[in-house]
Amino acid sequence: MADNYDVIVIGGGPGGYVAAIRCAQLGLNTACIEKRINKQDQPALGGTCLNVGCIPSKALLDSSWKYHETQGALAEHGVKVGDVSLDLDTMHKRKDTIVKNLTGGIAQLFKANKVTWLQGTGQLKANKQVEFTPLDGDAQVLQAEHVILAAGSVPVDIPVAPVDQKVIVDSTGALDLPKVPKRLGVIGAGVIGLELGSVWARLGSEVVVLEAVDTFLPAVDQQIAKDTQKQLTKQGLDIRLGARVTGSEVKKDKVEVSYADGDGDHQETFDRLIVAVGRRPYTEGLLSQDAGVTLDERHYIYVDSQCRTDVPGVYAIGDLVRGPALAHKAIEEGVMVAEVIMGESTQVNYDTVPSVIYTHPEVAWVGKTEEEAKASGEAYKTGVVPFAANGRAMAAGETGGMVKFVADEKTDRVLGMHVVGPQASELIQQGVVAMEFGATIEDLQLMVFGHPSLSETVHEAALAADFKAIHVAQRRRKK
Ligand SMILES: NC(=O)c1ccc[n+]([C@@H]2O[C@H](COP(=O)([O-])OP(=O)(O)OC[C@H]3O[C@@H](n4cnc5c(N)ncnc54)[C@H](O)[C@@H]3O)[C@@H](O)[C@H]2O)c1
Repeated sequence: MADNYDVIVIGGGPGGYVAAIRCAQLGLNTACIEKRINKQDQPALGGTCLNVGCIPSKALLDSSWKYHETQGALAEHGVKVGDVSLDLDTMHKRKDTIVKNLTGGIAQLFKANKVTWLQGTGQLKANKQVEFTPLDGDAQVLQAEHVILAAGSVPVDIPVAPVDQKVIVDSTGALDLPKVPKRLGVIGAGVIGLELGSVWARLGSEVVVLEAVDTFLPAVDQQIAKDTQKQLTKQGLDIRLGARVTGSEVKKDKVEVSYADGDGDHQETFDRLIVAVGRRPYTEGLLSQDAGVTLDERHYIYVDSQCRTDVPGVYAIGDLVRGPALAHKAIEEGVMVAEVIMGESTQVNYDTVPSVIYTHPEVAWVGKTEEEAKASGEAYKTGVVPFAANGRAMAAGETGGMVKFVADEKTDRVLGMHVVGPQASELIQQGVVAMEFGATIEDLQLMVFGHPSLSETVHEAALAADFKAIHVAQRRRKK
C-alpha cells in the first residue's frame, strides 16, 4: 500500500520549500522530495538559489566589492590602507559557510513545521502518484491528494561552447574558480554574465563579455540600460554587443573562442570562459509518460494564473512555468498554491514582480519601461532624477545612476519604476508598494521622505514627472 500525503512537493528550492512550509502551516500532511547533494557530499535543501545561485553569487559580489574598494576607492575618503592582497580561499570559504548556514536553516524549518524531507528523486505518475527513489534505496510509490512540481531550471548548454567545469564553466563552476583568471571570457550579457563577470573583474581578471544581441539589456528601460552599460564599461568590463559565439576550442589550459559580429569573424583566447546564455525548465525525469501534464511550445509546464496544470490536483511553480525565472516569483507562487489547495482566495500580482541585477551600481525595475509605455499608444509621462543631485549619495561617493518613473499621463498612476544606482535592490521596493496600492505620482509627491536619504531621489523623480523637482533644473517638454 502506497504511503499517503496530503501534499507532495517535488523540489526543495525557494518555490518548493516555501510551498511545503506554507502547506504544513495550513495543517496539511506534507512531504518535500529533494535530491541535491552539495559540495560537502551532504543532501541539501534550498535549490539552485541557495546552493549555487543567488546566495553564493551575492556573497562573492559583496566580498569582491570590498576588495575593489579597499584597493582604491577608500583613498578618497581619507582612508589609507597598506598593501592589499587577495585570499581567494578565505573568500570561497566564507561564501560556503553562508550557504551551509542558510540551507541548514531550511532543514530546521522543515523539522519545526513537521514537513517530511524525502531525500531522493521524485517522478510524477498518473492519478497523483509519485515514484520516489531514495538517494540510497529502492523506488517506492507514494500517493498524494495534491502534488506541487517545483523542480526549477538548469543552465542552457550551447554546442559551440561545451561546459567542462574546468576551462569552460557555467554559473555553478564560475562560483568556485580556484584562482583569478588573467583573461576571462563571458558568453551572454544577461543577469548572470554581468554579475559573475563583475565579481572576477573586481578580483583582477580582464573580462570580455560577448553578447549576441545588438541591444544591451533589451528588457530594461533603455535610458537605464545605456547608463548601466556606461558605468560597467568604465569599471573595465569589455562588453561586445552583436557578438555571436560560433565556436571554441580548449587548448591546454586555455580556450580559443571564435565569434562573429558586424565587422566579420574574430578570435579571442581566454584562461577561462563562463557560459551564461539563459536557463531552461528542468523537466528531465520529472514526468512519467502517463503523468498527463502538458508542456507549452517552449517546454515550460503549462499552468493557469493560479499554477494549476492540466491535471486536477497537480500544480507547477517557479522556473518550471511561464514568467520570469526569479526566486521571489517562485516563492509567491508556492504560497499561492498552498492557499489555493486550502480553498482560499489568493493570487500573485505578476505586474509588480521586481527584477534586480546585482552589479555595482545595482539595476532594478518594476512595471512598464518607457519603450513599453510608448508602444501601448497611451499618453504617458516620465520623471528622471540622477543620484548626483542627492546629498546622501554624494556623502557615500555613490553618485552614478538615476531613478526614473513612468506614469499614465491621464490617470497619473505609476506604471513603472526603474533604478540604476546605489541600493537599487532596496529602493525598488518603494515602486512595488506604490504599484501594488495603485498609487499615483501625486501620492508619491505628497509623501514625506527622510533627509538625507537615497530615497529622496525616488521622491524627486516623482516630482520631476510634473516638472516640480527642486534639486535639478528641469526644462518643460514642448506639448
Ligand atoms: N539577480 C537575479 O535576479 C538573477 C541572477 C542570476 C540569474 N537570474 C535568472 O536566471 C536566468 C538565467 O540568467 P542568464 O544571465 O543566463 O540568462 P539571460 O537570458 O538573462 O541572458 C543570456 C544572454 O545570453 C545571450 N546569448 C545567448 N546565446 C549567445 C551566444 N551564442 N553568443 C553570445 N550571446 C548569447 C542572450 O542574447 C542573452 O542576452 C534569467 O532568467 C535570470 O532572470 C536572476
